[in-house]
Amino acid sequence: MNDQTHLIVGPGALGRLLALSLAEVAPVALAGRRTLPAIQTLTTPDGSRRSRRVATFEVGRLPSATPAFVHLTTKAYDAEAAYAAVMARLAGAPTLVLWQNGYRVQPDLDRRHPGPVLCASTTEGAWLAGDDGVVHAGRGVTYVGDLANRHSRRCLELATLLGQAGLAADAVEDIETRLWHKLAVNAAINPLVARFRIRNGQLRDRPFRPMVERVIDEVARIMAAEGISPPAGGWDALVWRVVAATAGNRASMLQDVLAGRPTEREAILGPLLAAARRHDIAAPCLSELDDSLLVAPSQR
Ligand SMILES: NC(=O)C1=CN([C@@H]2O[C@H](COP(=O)(O)OP(=O)(O)OC[C@H]3O[C@@H](n4cnc5c(N)ncnc54)[C@H](OP(=O)(O)O)[C@@H]3O)[C@@H](O)[C@H]2O)C=CC1
Ligand SMILES: CC(C)(CO)C(=O)C(=O)O
Repeated sequence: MNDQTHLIVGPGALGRLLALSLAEVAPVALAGRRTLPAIQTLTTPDGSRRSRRVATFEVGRLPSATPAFVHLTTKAYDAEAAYAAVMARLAGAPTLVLWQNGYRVQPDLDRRHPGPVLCASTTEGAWLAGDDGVVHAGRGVTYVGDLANRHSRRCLELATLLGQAGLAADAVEDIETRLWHKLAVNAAINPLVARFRIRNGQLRDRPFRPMVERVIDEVARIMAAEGISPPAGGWDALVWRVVAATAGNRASMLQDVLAGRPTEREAILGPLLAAARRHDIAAPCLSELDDSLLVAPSQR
């Protein structure tokens, strides 16, 4: 590892997609809670397979050299612990890139990290194929920005590198708005499909459609109170466009529930419910969905 390295912490679906893509254009190291095979295989969206050797570490055994970038690619609920473990090992203050969905990790780590903090919001789709592989299921776009627009050059540098690595990316000056827009989509889709164990496209049918519409109403009121500008065409159009584009998907939260894993409930519904409380806005649908996700997997 050296001062050019991209250290990726959280060797899951997104982390391995990032590692195997970036490894084509930059030095990369991958760090997790356990050792993974050094030879990793990426299956591309057109079905071709590409294997390559990647430097893999356990976080607790990382060398102390400061990498150029630390990409945090854990789930939101693991991000704090992973950040603390990694920073306990590294000297210096690398650029930190937060890839989590939701809006919980970003403001907290932006305050705490001594170096630049960038946020990435991506619509790439990836899933794991065992300990030594990842499937790049669908191409998307990644937006890179920092919350106070103090690191525009660093954002541009990263977006350019991601583009060279085959992952379409843009540096943007409104990353906070984009994160909230994605959060709105996730709040309207994920908890409902997880609760009723349906594919995204079924939300267009009864009895689910009116439920989505009620969630969108609550989200729109909360966003307006928070001063988050609506997407062009409005919240409804954004949500239904994503539902149509991902109709056959089992959303990430449904996959988590089916596998008995924790969900990203707190990172997605948490900021909305906190904002609703701050502005004294009733949010009965979001609260009920949040409660339904709190129930232990065996009781669902
Ligand atoms: N997958 C996708 O297509 C997309 C994902 N995202 C977002 O990206 C984030 C990551 O998602 P995804 O890759 O799917 O999640 P995964 O569950 O596949 O990967 C998370 C990884 O983080 C590791 N991890 C957890 N805690 C630590 C720790 N303390 N130190 C090091 N590694 C740790 C896990 O290791 P272990 O194996 O030990 O549990 C796992 O390998 C989420 O916020 C998700 O919403 C956004 C867009 C698309
Ligand atoms: C957009 C959506 C809902 C696609 O399934 C997603 O981001 C997820 O599954 O978390």
